[in-house]
Amino acid sequence: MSATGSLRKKAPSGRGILKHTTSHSTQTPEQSPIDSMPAQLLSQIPQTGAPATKPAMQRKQSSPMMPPFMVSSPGKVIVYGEHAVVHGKPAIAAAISLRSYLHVSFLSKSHRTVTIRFPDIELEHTWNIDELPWDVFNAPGKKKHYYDLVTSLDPELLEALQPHLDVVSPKIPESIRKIHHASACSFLYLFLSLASRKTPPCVYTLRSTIPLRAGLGSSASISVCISSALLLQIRALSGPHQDQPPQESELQIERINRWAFVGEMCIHGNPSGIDNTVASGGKAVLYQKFKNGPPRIVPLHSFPELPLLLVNTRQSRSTAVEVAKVATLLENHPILTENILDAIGQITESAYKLLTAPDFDPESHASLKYLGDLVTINHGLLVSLGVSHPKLERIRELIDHTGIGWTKLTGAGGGGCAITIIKPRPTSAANGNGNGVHHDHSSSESDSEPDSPVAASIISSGTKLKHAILDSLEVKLENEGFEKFETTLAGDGVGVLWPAVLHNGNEEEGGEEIDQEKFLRAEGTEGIERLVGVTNGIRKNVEREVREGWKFWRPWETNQN
Ligand SMILES: Nc1ncnc2c1ncn2[C@@H]1O[C@H](COP(=O)(O)OP(=O)(O)OP(=O)(O)O)[C@@H](O)[C@H]1O
Ligand SMILES: C[C@@](O)(CCO)CC(=O)[O-]
Repeated sequence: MSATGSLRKKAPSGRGILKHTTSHSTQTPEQSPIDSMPAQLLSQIPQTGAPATKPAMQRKQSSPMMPPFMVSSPGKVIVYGEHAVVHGKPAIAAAISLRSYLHVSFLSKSHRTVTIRFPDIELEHTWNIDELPWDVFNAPGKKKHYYDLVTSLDPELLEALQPHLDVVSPKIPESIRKIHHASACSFLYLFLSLASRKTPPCVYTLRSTIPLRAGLGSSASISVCISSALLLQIRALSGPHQDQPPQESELQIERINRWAFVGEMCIHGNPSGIDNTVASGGKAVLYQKFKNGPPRIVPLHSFPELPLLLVNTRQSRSTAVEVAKVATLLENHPILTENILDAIGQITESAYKLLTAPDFDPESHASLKYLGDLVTINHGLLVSLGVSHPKLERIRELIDHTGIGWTKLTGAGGGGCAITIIKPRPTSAANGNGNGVHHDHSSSESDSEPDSPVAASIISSGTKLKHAILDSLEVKLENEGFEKFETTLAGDGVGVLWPAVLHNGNEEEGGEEIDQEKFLRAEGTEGIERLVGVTNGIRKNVEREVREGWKFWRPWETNQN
Protein backbone atom coordinates (compact mmCIF):
# COMPACT_ATOMS: atom_id res chain seq x y z
CA MET A 1 0.00 0.00 0.00
CA SER A 2 0.90 3.51 -0.20
CA ALA A 3 -0.09 5.94 2.48
CA THR A 4 -2.72 8.19 1.01
CA GLY A 5 -2.64 11.73 -0.13
CA SER A 6 -4.74 12.59 2.87
CA LEU A 7 -1.63 13.41 4.83
CA ARG A 8 -1.97 16.99 5.82
CA LYS A 9 1.56 17.58 7.03
CA LYS A 10 3.04 20.60 5.29
CA ALA A 11 5.29 19.41 2.51
CA PRO A 12 8.74 20.75 3.16
CA SER A 13 10.06 22.50 0.11
CA GLY A 14 13.65 22.74 1.12
CA ARG A 15 13.21 26.47 1.11
CA GLY A 16 12.58 28.52 4.19
CA ILE A 17 14.57 26.08 6.30
CA LEU A 18 16.32 27.75 9.15
CA LYS A 19 20.00 27.50 8.42
CA HIS A 20 22.53 27.44 11.20
CA THR A 21 26.15 26.80 10.58
CA THR A 22 28.98 26.72 12.98
CA SER A 23 32.07 26.81 10.87
CA HIS A 24 31.15 26.31 7.26
CA SER A 25 28.21 27.26 5.16
CA THR A 26 26.00 24.41 4.03
CA GLN A 27 27.47 22.64 1.05
CA THR A 28 25.50 20.20 -1.01
CA PRO A 29 27.16 17.68 -3.29
CA GLU A 30 25.73 19.61 -6.23
CA GLN A 31 27.61 22.68 -5.14
CA SER A 32 30.84 20.95 -4.32
CA PRO A 33 33.64 20.50 -6.81
CA ILE A 34 33.95 17.03 -8.24
CA ASP A 35 36.92 15.34 -6.78
CA SER A 36 38.36 11.89 -7.26
CA MET A 37 36.59 9.25 -5.21
CA PRO A 38 38.53 8.66 -2.04
CA ALA A 39 39.70 5.10 -1.69
CA GLN A 40 38.31 5.20 1.80
CA LEU A 41 34.80 5.78 0.41
CA LEU A 42 35.12 2.97 -2.03
CA SER A 43 36.02 0.67 0.80
CA GLN A 44 32.86 1.73 2.59
CA ILE A 45 30.39 0.29 0.15
CA PRO A 46 28.29 -2.06 2.24
CA GLN A 47 27.71 -5.65 1.28
CA THR A 48 24.19 -5.22 0.00
CA GLY A 49 24.26 -8.36 -2.03
CA ALA A 50 24.05 -7.32 -5.68
CA PRO A 51 26.77 -5.12 -7.19
CA ALA A 52 24.70 -2.23 -5.99
CA THR A 53 26.81 0.74 -7.00
CA LYS A 54 26.96 -0.24 -10.65
CA PRO A 55 23.99 1.63 -12.13
CA ALA A 56 24.96 4.98 -10.67
CA MET A 57 28.59 4.47 -11.52
CA GLN A 58 27.65 3.65 -15.10
CA ARG A 59 25.43 6.65 -15.41
CA LYS A 60 27.80 9.11 -13.85
CA GLN A 61 31.03 8.12 -15.51
CA SER A 62 32.18 11.70 -15.33
CA SER A 63 31.45 11.94 -11.62
CA PRO A 64 33.75 10.07 -9.31
CA MET A 65 31.69 11.09 -6.26
CA MET A 66 30.30 8.33 -4.14
CA PRO A 67 26.62 7.94 -5.03
CA PRO A 68 24.09 8.80 -2.34
CA PHE A 69 22.25 6.06 -0.52
CA MET A 70 19.08 5.92 1.56
CA VAL A 71 17.77 4.10 4.58
CA SER A 72 14.22 3.96 5.86
CA SER A 73 12.44 2.81 8.97
CA PRO A 74 8.81 2.48 10.09
CA GLY A 75 6.72 4.08 12.81
CA LYS A 76 4.72 1.91 15.19
CA VAL A 77 1.39 1.55 16.88
CA ILE A 78 0.58 -0.20 20.12
CA VAL A 79 -2.02 -2.77 19.13
CA TYR A 80 -2.76 -4.10 22.61
CA GLY A 81 -1.68 -3.29 26.13
CA GLU A 82 -0.80 0.41 26.44
CA HIS A 83 -0.89 1.67 30.05
CA ALA A 84 -1.03 -1.89 31.35
CA VAL A 85 2.56 -2.24 30.08
CA VAL A 86 3.60 0.50 32.50
CA HIS A 87 2.36 -1.75 35.32
CA GLY A 88 4.26 -4.84 34.24
CA LYS A 89 1.71 -6.40 31.87
CA PRO A 90 2.64 -7.37 28.30
CA ALA A 91 1.88 -5.21 25.26
CA ILE A 92 2.04 -5.83 21.51
CA ALA A 93 3.31 -3.16 19.14
CA ALA A 94 3.54 -3.40 15.37
CA ALA A 95 5.28 -1.52 12.59
CA ILE A 96 3.21 0.67 10.29
CA SER A 97 3.93 1.63 6.71
CA LEU A 98 4.37 5.31 7.51
CA ARG A 99 8.14 5.68 7.49
CA SER A 100 11.12 7.98 7.89
CA TYR A 101 13.65 8.23 5.05
CA LEU A 102 17.25 9.31 5.48
CA HIS A 103 19.26 10.27 2.41
CA VAL A 104 23.04 10.28 2.75
CA SER A 105 25.09 12.14 0.18
CA PHE A 106 28.83 12.57 0.06
CA LEU A 107 30.84 15.73 -0.39
CA SER A 108 34.27 15.91 -1.91
CA LYS A 109 37.00 15.29 0.62
CA SER A 110 38.08 18.92 0.49
CA HIS A 111 35.09 19.61 2.70
CA ARG A 112 35.47 18.78 6.33
CA THR A 113 31.84 19.15 7.25
CA VAL A 114 28.90 17.07 8.31
CA THR A 115 25.42 18.51 7.71
CA ILE A 116 21.98 17.53 8.91
CA ARG A 117 18.97 18.72 6.91
CA PHE A 118 15.77 17.88 8.79
CA PRO A 119 13.10 19.96 7.02
CA ASP A 120 10.14 18.40 8.87
CA ILE A 121 11.23 20.36 11.92
CA GLU A 122 12.90 23.13 9.89
CA LEU A 123 16.33 22.27 11.15
CA GLU A 124 19.53 22.49 9.19
CA HIS A 125 22.99 22.60 10.67
CA THR A 126 26.57 22.03 9.61
CA TRP A 127 29.44 21.12 11.90
CA ASN A 128 33.13 21.09 11.10
CA ILE A 129 34.15 17.46 11.56
CA ASP A 130 37.60 18.41 12.87
CA GLU A 131 36.10 20.56 15.61
CA LEU A 132 33.90 17.82 17.09
CA PRO A 133 34.96 16.27 20.44
CA TRP A 134 36.51 13.07 19.03
CA ASP A 135 39.12 12.96 21.78
CA VAL A 136 36.46 12.72 24.47
CA PHE A 137 34.47 10.04 22.64
CA ASN A 138 37.63 8.05 21.84
CA ALA A 139 39.19 8.32 25.29
CA PRO A 140 40.07 5.03 27.01
CA GLY A 141 36.97 3.68 28.73
CA LYS A 142 34.71 5.85 26.59
CA LYS A 143 35.25 4.43 23.11
CA LYS A 144 32.45 2.11 22.12
CA HIS A 145 32.43 -0.56 19.44
CA TYR A 146 29.68 -0.89 16.88
CA TYR A 147 28.57 -4.14 18.53
CA ASP A 148 28.49 -2.78 22.11
CA LEU A 149 25.29 -2.63 24.14
CA VAL A 150 24.89 0.86 25.56
CA THR A 151 22.05 1.23 28.04
CA SER A 152 22.60 4.74 29.34
CA LEU A 153 23.95 8.02 28.05
CA ASP A 154 27.36 9.02 29.37
CA PRO A 155 27.09 12.42 31.15
CA GLU A 156 30.69 13.33 30.19
CA LEU A 157 29.99 12.65 26.54
CA LEU A 158 26.79 14.69 26.74
CA GLU A 159 28.76 17.52 28.33
CA ALA A 160 31.32 17.40 25.52
CA LEU A 161 28.49 17.62 22.98
CA GLN A 162 26.83 20.58 24.66
CA PRO A 163 28.85 23.39 23.00
CA HIS A 164 28.13 21.80 19.61
CA LEU A 165 24.41 21.69 20.41
CA ASP A 166 24.34 25.20 21.83
CA VAL A 167 25.16 26.58 18.38
CA VAL A 168 22.20 24.80 16.80
CA SER A 169 19.23 27.11 16.13
CA PRO A 170 20.22 29.66 18.78
CA LYS A 171 17.56 32.24 17.98
CA ILE A 172 14.30 30.34 17.82
CA PRO A 173 11.62 29.94 20.54
CA GLU A 174 12.67 27.62 23.32
CA SER A 175 9.91 25.08 22.64
CA ILE A 176 11.08 24.56 19.03
CA ARG A 177 14.72 24.73 20.04
CA LYS A 178 14.15 21.76 22.34
CA ILE A 179 12.89 19.74 19.38
CA HIS A 180 15.93 20.76 17.29
CA HIS A 181 18.32 19.93 20.09
CA ALA A 182 16.75 16.52 20.70
CA SER A 183 17.21 15.54 17.04
CA ALA A 184 20.67 17.11 16.75
CA CYS A 185 21.77 15.40 19.97
CA SER A 186 20.55 12.04 18.71
CA PHE A 187 22.48 12.50 15.48
CA LEU A 188 25.70 13.83 17.02
CA TYR A 189 25.87 11.26 19.83
CA LEU A 190 25.61 8.45 17.29
CA PHE A 191 27.91 10.15 14.79
CA LEU A 192 30.66 10.59 17.36
CA SER A 193 30.15 7.09 18.73
CA LEU A 194 30.21 5.30 15.39
CA ALA A 195 32.03 7.44 12.86
CA SER A 196 35.58 8.75 13.12
CA ARG A 197 37.59 11.90 12.61
CA LYS A 198 38.45 10.56 9.14
CA THR A 199 34.81 10.14 8.20
CA PRO A 200 34.02 11.43 4.71
CA PRO A 201 32.12 14.70 4.64
CA CYS A 202 28.41 13.96 4.29
CA VAL A 203 24.97 15.50 4.21
CA TYR A 204 22.21 13.63 6.05
CA THR A 205 18.77 14.67 4.78
CA LEU A 206 15.79 13.28 6.64
CA ARG A 207 12.11 13.32 5.81
CA SER A 208 9.35 11.41 7.48
CA THR A 209 5.76 10.51 6.68
CA ILE A 210 5.12 9.80 10.37
CA PRO A 211 3.38 12.64 12.19
CA LEU A 212 5.51 13.85 15.08
CA ARG A 213 4.41 13.46 18.69
CA ALA A 214 1.28 11.49 17.83
CA GLY A 215 2.34 8.33 19.64
CA LEU A 216 3.56 6.72 16.41
CA GLY A 217 7.21 6.42 17.34
CA SER A 218 8.60 9.09 15.02
CA SER A 219 11.65 9.60 17.24
CA ALA A 220 12.51 5.90 17.28
CA SER A 221 12.13 5.75 13.53
CA ILE A 222 14.60 8.59 12.92
CA SER A 223 17.01 7.09 15.46
CA VAL A 224 16.91 3.79 13.56
CA CYS A 225 17.60 5.61 10.29
CA ILE A 226 20.61 7.42 11.74
CA SER A 227 21.95 4.29 13.43
CA SER A 228 21.62 2.14 10.31
CA ALA A 229 23.12 4.76 7.98
CA LEU A 230 26.18 5.16 10.18
CA LEU A 231 26.62 1.41 10.68
CA LEU A 232 26.39 0.90 6.91
CA GLN A 233 28.98 3.62 6.35
CA ILE A 234 31.46 1.95 8.67
CA ARG A 235 30.71 -1.45 7.10
CA ALA A 236 29.48 -2.90 10.36
CA LEU A 237 26.49 -4.58 8.72
CA SER A 238 26.12 -7.43 6.33
CA GLY A 239 23.35 -7.30 3.74
CA PRO A 240 20.49 -6.88 3.53
CA HIS A 241 20.35 -9.36 0.72
CA GLN A 242 18.07 -12.06 -0.54
CA ASP A 243 18.44 -15.44 1.09
CA GLN A 244 20.29 -13.97 4.06
CA PRO A 245 19.87 -16.53 6.85
CA PRO A 246 17.30 -15.37 9.43
CA GLN A 247 19.82 -15.45 12.29
CA GLU A 248 22.17 -13.23 10.32
CA SER A 249 19.35 -10.79 9.58
CA GLU A 250 18.45 -10.78 13.25
CA LEU A 251 22.02 -9.94 14.19
CA GLN A 252 22.12 -6.94 11.86
CA ILE A 253 18.78 -5.71 13.21
CA GLU A 254 20.04 -6.14 16.75
CA ARG A 255 23.14 -4.03 15.97
CA ILE A 256 21.01 -1.28 14.49
CA ASN A 257 18.53 -1.48 17.35
CA ARG A 258 21.21 -1.15 20.04
CA TRP A 259 22.42 2.17 18.64
CA ALA A 260 18.90 3.32 17.80
CA PHE A 261 18.11 2.91 21.49
CA VAL A 262 20.99 5.28 22.26
CA GLY A 263 19.50 7.78 19.78
CA GLU A 264 16.08 7.37 21.43
CA MET A 265 17.61 8.03 24.84
CA CYS A 266 18.92 11.37 23.50
CA ILE A 267 15.37 12.35 22.52
CA HIS A 268 13.28 10.66 25.21
CA GLY A 269 15.44 10.31 28.29
CA ASN A 270 14.08 6.99 29.49
CA PRO A 271 12.49 5.01 26.65
CA SER A 272 11.24 1.49 27.23
CA GLY A 273 12.87 0.27 24.01
CA ILE A 274 9.70 -1.06 22.41
CA ASP A 275 9.51 1.68 19.73
CA ASN A 276 13.08 1.31 18.44
CA THR A 277 12.75 -2.49 18.53
CA VAL A 278 9.73 -2.33 16.21
CA ALA A 279 11.27 0.43 14.05
CA SER A 280 14.41 -1.70 13.54
CA GLY A 281 12.95 -5.15 13.03
CA GLY A 282 9.52 -4.29 11.67
CA LYS A 283 6.52 -6.67 11.94
CA ALA A 284 5.43 -6.83 15.57
CA VAL A 285 6.75 -7.62 19.04
CA LEU A 286 5.42 -8.63 22.39
CA TYR A 287 7.02 -6.52 25.06
CA GLN A 288 6.89 -6.77 28.84
CA LYS A 289 9.07 -5.02 31.32
CA PHE A 290 9.96 -6.27 34.75
CA LYS A 291 11.02 -4.48 37.91
CA ASN A 292 14.26 -6.40 37.86
CA GLY A 293 15.99 -7.82 34.86
CA PRO A 294 15.73 -7.27 31.15
CA PRO A 295 12.36 -6.95 29.41
CA ARG A 296 10.64 -9.83 27.64
CA ILE A 297 10.80 -9.04 23.93
CA VAL A 298 9.37 -11.63 21.55
CA PRO A 299 9.28 -10.90 17.81
CA LEU A 300 5.92 -11.90 16.35
CA HIS A 301 6.86 -12.99 12.86
CA SER A 302 3.41 -14.39 12.22
CA PHE A 303 1.64 -11.08 12.78
CA PRO A 304 -0.50 -10.55 9.65
CA GLU A 305 0.17 -7.58 7.34
CA LEU A 306 -3.22 -5.97 7.79
CA PRO A 307 -4.61 -2.81 6.28
CA LEU A 308 -4.93 -0.27 9.05
CA LEU A 309 -6.80 2.97 9.27
CA LEU A 310 -5.05 5.49 11.45
CA VAL A 311 -6.75 8.69 12.56
CA ASN A 312 -4.94 11.48 14.32
CA THR A 313 -7.13 13.56 16.64
CA ARG A 314 -4.60 16.38 16.38
CA GLN A 315 -5.35 16.78 20.09
CA SER A 316 -2.09 17.43 21.88
CA ARG A 317 -1.60 15.35 24.95
CA SER A 318 1.06 14.45 27.40
CA THR A 319 1.96 10.81 27.84
CA ALA A 320 3.10 11.61 31.37
CA VAL A 321 -0.31 13.12 32.28
CA GLU A 322 -2.22 10.10 30.94
CA VAL A 323 0.09 7.67 32.72
CA ALA A 324 -0.36 9.68 35.94
CA LYS A 325 -4.18 9.45 35.57
CA VAL A 326 -3.98 5.68 35.66
CA ALA A 327 -1.62 5.79 38.63
CA THR A 328 -4.15 7.95 40.52
CA LEU A 329 -7.00 5.60 39.63
CA LEU A 330 -4.90 2.70 40.88
CA GLU A 331 -4.37 4.53 44.15
CA ASN A 332 -8.05 5.42 44.61
CA HIS A 333 -9.57 2.15 43.35
CA PRO A 334 -6.77 -0.39 43.66
CA ILE A 335 -8.74 -3.60 43.26
CA LEU A 336 -10.90 -2.41 40.36
CA THR A 337 -8.02 -0.79 38.52
CA GLU A 338 -5.72 -3.76 39.04
CA ASN A 339 -8.47 -5.96 37.58
CA ILE A 340 -8.75 -3.74 34.52
CA LEU A 341 -4.97 -3.77 34.02
CA ASP A 342 -4.95 -7.53 34.45
CA ALA A 343 -7.73 -7.85 31.88
CA ILE A 344 -5.72 -5.75 29.41
CA GLY A 345 -2.72 -8.00 30.07
CA GLN A 346 -4.94 -11.00 29.32
CA ILE A 347 -6.03 -9.41 26.04
CA THR A 348 -2.39 -9.18 25.00
CA GLU A 349 -1.65 -12.74 26.12
CA SER A 350 -4.74 -13.94 24.30
CA ALA A 351 -3.64 -12.27 21.06
CA TYR A 352 -0.12 -13.61 21.61
CA LYS A 353 -1.43 -17.16 22.05
CA LEU A 354 -3.39 -16.96 18.83
CA LEU A 355 -0.53 -15.39 16.86
CA THR A 356 1.97 -18.00 18.00
CA ALA A 357 -0.30 -21.06 17.76
CA PRO A 358 1.18 -23.63 15.35
CA ASP A 359 -2.06 -23.70 13.35
CA PHE A 360 -2.51 -19.90 13.25
CA ASP A 361 -3.82 -18.87 9.85
CA PRO A 362 -3.35 -15.14 9.24
CA GLU A 363 -5.70 -15.34 6.24
CA SER A 364 -8.61 -16.77 8.19
CA HIS A 365 -11.57 -14.50 8.91
CA ALA A 366 -12.08 -16.17 12.25
CA SER A 367 -8.54 -15.22 13.32
CA LEU A 368 -9.05 -11.65 12.23
CA LYS A 369 -12.37 -11.43 14.03
CA TYR A 370 -10.73 -12.77 17.18
CA LEU A 371 -7.99 -10.14 16.96
CA GLY A 372 -10.59 -7.48 16.13
CA ASP A 373 -12.77 -8.35 19.12
CA LEU A 374 -9.72 -8.00 21.34
CA VAL A 375 -9.16 -4.51 19.88
CA THR A 376 -12.74 -3.54 20.80
CA ILE A 377 -12.48 -4.94 24.33
CA ASN A 378 -9.10 -3.28 24.83
CA HIS A 379 -10.54 0.10 23.88
CA GLY A 380 -13.45 -0.34 26.31
CA LEU A 381 -11.02 -1.04 29.13
CA LEU A 382 -8.91 2.00 28.22
CA VAL A 383 -12.10 4.10 28.40
CA SER A 384 -12.70 2.65 31.88
CA LEU A 385 -9.21 3.76 32.85
CA GLY A 386 -10.18 7.31 31.83
CA VAL A 387 -7.55 7.73 29.11
CA SER A 388 -9.83 8.22 26.14
CA HIS A 389 -10.91 11.65 24.94
CA PRO A 390 -14.17 12.96 23.43
CA LYS A 391 -12.34 13.31 20.10
CA LEU A 392 -11.21 9.68 20.21
CA GLU A 393 -14.79 8.63 21.02
CA ARG A 394 -16.08 10.75 18.15
CA ILE A 395 -13.67 9.07 15.75
CA ARG A 396 -14.75 5.67 17.00
CA GLU A 397 -18.39 6.62 16.59
CA LEU A 398 -17.85 7.79 13.00
CA ILE A 399 -15.94 4.64 12.11
CA ASP A 400 -18.32 2.28 13.92
CA HIS A 401 -21.18 3.73 11.86
CA THR A 402 -19.47 2.54 8.69
CA GLY A 403 -18.92 -0.94 10.09
CA ILE A 404 -15.54 -1.18 8.40
CA GLY A 405 -13.51 -2.44 11.31
CA TRP A 406 -12.50 -2.61 14.95
CA THR A 407 -11.27 0.61 16.53
CA LYS A 408 -9.27 1.55 19.61
CA LEU A 409 -7.11 4.40 20.81
CA THR A 410 -3.41 3.70 20.53
CA GLY A 411 -0.62 4.90 22.76
CA ALA A 412 -1.19 7.10 25.75
CA GLY A 413 -4.67 8.34 24.75
CA GLY A 414 -6.05 11.69 25.89
CA GLY A 415 -5.65 12.64 22.20
CA GLY A 416 -3.10 11.21 19.79
CA CYS A 417 -4.33 8.53 17.41
CA ALA A 418 -7.00 5.87 16.98
CA ILE A 419 -6.41 2.72 14.95
CA THR A 420 -8.94 0.62 13.05
CA ILE A 421 -8.19 -2.89 11.89
CA ILE A 422 -10.17 -3.27 8.68
CA LYS A 423 -12.60 -6.17 8.48
CA PRO A 424 -11.93 -8.78 5.81
CA ARG A 425 -14.08 -9.12 2.73
CA PRO A 426 -17.30 -10.59 4.08
CA THR A 427 -18.23 -14.02 2.87
CA SER A 428 -21.87 -14.40 1.84
CA ALA A 429 -22.57 -16.34 5.03
CA ALA A 430 -21.24 -13.49 7.12
CA ASN A 431 -23.25 -10.83 5.31
CA GLY A 432 -26.27 -9.05 6.60
CA ASN A 433 -27.14 -7.48 9.91
CA GLY A 434 -26.23 -10.64 11.67
CA ASN A 435 -22.56 -9.72 11.48
CA GLY A 436 -23.04 -7.03 14.07
CA VAL A 437 -22.41 -4.19 11.68
CA HIS A 438 -24.46 -1.07 12.24
CA HIS A 439 -25.91 0.30 9.01
CA ASP A 440 -26.47 4.02 9.03
CA HIS A 441 -29.21 4.35 6.42
CA SER A 442 -29.66 8.01 7.10
CA SER A 443 -26.18 8.83 5.97
CA SER A 444 -24.28 8.80 2.73
CA GLU A 445 -22.94 5.38 3.66
CA SER A 446 -26.31 3.80 3.08
CA ASP A 447 -25.27 2.90 -0.45
CA SER A 448 -22.23 1.11 0.78
CA GLU A 449 -23.45 -1.24 3.40
CA PRO A 450 -20.97 -3.96 4.16
CA ASP A 451 -23.24 -6.56 2.56
CA SER A 452 -23.58 -4.65 -0.70
CA PRO A 453 -21.43 -5.63 -3.66
CA VAL A 454 -19.71 -2.25 -3.52
CA ALA A 455 -18.74 -2.69 0.08
CA ALA A 456 -17.66 -6.25 -0.48
CA SER A 457 -15.25 -5.06 -3.10
CA ILE A 458 -13.41 -2.79 -0.74
CA ILE A 459 -13.38 -4.37 2.61
CA SER A 460 -10.15 -5.85 1.69
CA SER A 461 -7.90 -8.55 2.98
CA GLY A 462 -5.07 -6.99 0.98
CA THR A 463 -3.13 -3.87 1.76
CA LYS A 464 -5.02 -1.35 -0.34
CA LEU A 465 -8.03 0.48 0.94
CA LYS A 466 -10.30 1.96 -1.67
CA HIS A 467 -13.90 2.62 -1.34
CA ALA A 468 -16.75 5.02 -1.16
CA ILE A 469 -17.13 4.28 2.56
CA LEU A 470 -13.59 5.36 3.19
CA ASP A 471 -13.89 8.38 0.93
CA SER A 472 -17.03 9.55 2.67
CA LEU A 473 -15.47 8.77 6.03
CA GLU A 474 -12.42 10.77 5.08
CA VAL A 475 -14.59 13.80 4.29
CA LYS A 476 -16.37 13.52 7.63
CA LEU A 477 -13.13 13.11 9.55
CA GLU A 478 -11.57 16.04 7.75
CA ASN A 479 -14.60 18.23 8.36
CA GLU A 480 -14.16 17.61 12.05
CA GLY A 481 -10.47 18.43 11.94
CA PHE A 482 -9.07 14.90 12.08
CA GLU A 483 -6.27 13.54 9.95
CA LYS A 484 -6.65 10.13 8.31
CA PHE A 485 -3.90 7.81 7.11
CA GLU A 486 -4.26 4.48 5.38
CA THR A 487 -1.37 2.29 6.30
CA THR A 488 -0.43 -1.34 6.73
CA LEU A 489 0.25 -3.08 9.98
CA ALA A 490 3.27 -5.29 10.56
CA GLY A 491 5.44 -4.38 7.62
CA ASP A 492 9.18 -4.24 7.16
CA GLY A 493 11.73 -2.77 9.50
CA VAL A 494 14.86 -0.99 8.30
CA GLY A 495 15.28 -0.82 4.54
CA VAL A 496 18.28 0.16 2.44
CA LEU A 497 18.43 1.66 -1.04
CA TRP A 498 22.08 1.52 -2.09
CA PRO A 499 22.77 3.45 -4.22
CA ALA A 500 19.82 5.87 -4.24
CA VAL A 501 19.02 5.07 -7.85
CA LEU A 502 15.64 3.95 -9.17
CA HIS A 503 14.10 3.24 -12.53
CA ASN A 504 10.73 4.59 -11.36
CA GLY A 505 9.15 3.48 -14.59
CA ASN A 506 11.56 5.37 -16.83
CA GLU A 507 14.04 3.80 -19.15
CA GLU A 508 17.01 6.05 -18.51
CA GLU A 509 20.10 3.89 -18.68
CA GLY A 510 21.31 3.09 -15.19
CA GLY A 511 18.20 4.60 -13.62
CA GLU A 512 17.52 7.92 -12.04
CA GLU A 513 19.49 9.09 -9.03
CA ILE A 514 17.50 10.41 -6.09
CA ASP A 515 19.55 13.43 -5.22
CA GLN A 516 19.20 15.55 -2.16
CA GLU A 517 17.32 18.37 -3.86
CA LYS A 518 14.78 16.04 -5.49
CA PHE A 519 14.24 14.45 -2.11
CA LEU A 520 13.68 17.84 -0.49
CA ARG A 521 11.31 18.94 -3.25
CA ALA A 522 9.05 15.85 -3.13
CA GLU A 523 5.61 16.95 -1.96
CA GLY A 524 3.99 15.31 1.03
CA THR A 525 3.76 11.61 1.68
CA GLU A 526 2.70 10.81 -1.87
CA GLY A 527 5.57 12.77 -3.38
CA ILE A 528 8.13 11.16 -1.10
CA GLU A 529 6.77 7.66 -1.68
CA ARG A 530 6.66 8.15 -5.44
CA LEU A 531 10.23 9.41 -5.45
CA VAL A 532 11.56 6.53 -3.37
CA GLY A 533 9.78 3.92 -5.49
CA VAL A 534 6.82 2.85 -3.36
CA THR A 535 4.10 1.26 -5.47
CA ASN A 536 1.30 -1.22 -4.99
CA GLY A 537 2.22 -4.58 -6.35
CA ILE A 538 2.31 -8.27 -5.73
CA ARG A 539 4.83 -9.80 -3.38
CA LYS A 540 4.66 -13.39 -2.22
CA ASN A 541 1.40 -13.69 -4.19
CA VAL A 542 -0.30 -11.05 -2.07
CA GLU A 543 -1.22 -7.53 -3.07
CA ARG A 544 0.92 -5.25 -0.96
CA GLU A 545 3.27 -2.33 -1.03
CA VAL A 546 6.37 -2.85 -3.13
CA ARG A 547 9.51 -0.75 -2.82
CA GLU A 548 11.58 -0.86 -5.96
CA GLY A 549 15.25 -1.44 -5.32
CA TRP A 550 14.93 -1.44 -1.53
CA LYS A 551 16.31 -4.31 0.49
CA PHE A 552 15.21 -5.34 3.97
CA TRP A 553 16.42 -7.63 6.69
CA ARG A 554 13.46 -9.99 7.04
CA PRO A 555 14.23 -12.68 9.59
CA TRP A 556 10.78 -14.11 8.98
CA GLU A 557 11.49 -15.06 5.38
CA THR A 558 14.45 -16.26 3.41
CA ASN A 559 13.51 -15.05 -0.03
CA GLN A 560 12.42 -11.46 -0.46
CA ASN A 561 10.72 -11.79 -3.83
N1 LIG B 1 10.85 13.96 10.90
C1 LIG B 1 11.62 14.32 11.91
N2 LIG B 1 12.68 15.14 11.72
C2 LIG B 1 13.48 15.49 12.73
N3 LIG B 1 13.27 15.12 14.01
C3 LIG B 1 12.23 14.32 14.27
C4 LIG B 1 11.36 13.86 13.24
N4 LIG B 1 10.43 13.06 13.78
C5 LIG B 1 10.70 13.02 15.11
N5 LIG B 1 11.75 13.77 15.42
C6 LIG B 1 12.33 13.96 16.76
O1 LIG B 1 11.58 13.16 17.66
C7 LIG B 1 10.86 13.97 18.59
C8 LIG B 1 9.43 13.42 18.74
O2 LIG B 1 9.46 12.41 19.68
P1 LIG B 1 8.19 12.13 20.64
O3 LIG B 1 8.54 10.99 21.49
O4 LIG B 1 7.74 13.39 21.28
O5 LIG B 1 7.08 11.71 19.65
P2 LIG B 1 6.90 10.37 18.91
O6 LIG B 1 8.18 9.59 18.92
O7 LIG B 1 6.33 10.70 17.60
O8 LIG B 1 5.76 9.68 19.76
P3 LIG B 1 5.81 8.49 20.86
O9 LIG B 1 7.20 8.41 21.43
O10 LIG B 1 4.78 8.91 21.88
O11 LIG B 1 5.43 7.27 20.09
C9 LIG B 1 10.83 15.37 17.99
O12 LIG B 1 10.80 16.32 19.02
C10 LIG B 1 12.14 15.40 17.21
O13 LIG B 1 13.20 15.72 18.08
C1 LIG C 1 0.84 4.79 27.79
C2 LIG C 1 2.06 3.99 27.36
O1 LIG C 1 1.84 2.62 27.73
C3 LIG C 1 2.24 3.98 25.85
C4 LIG C 1 2.57 5.31 25.27
O2 LIG C 1 2.79 5.19 23.83
C5 LIG C 1 3.26 4.53 28.08
C6 LIG C 1 4.50 3.66 28.00
O3 LIG C 1 4.41 2.47 27.69
O4 LIG C 1 5.60 4.20 28.30
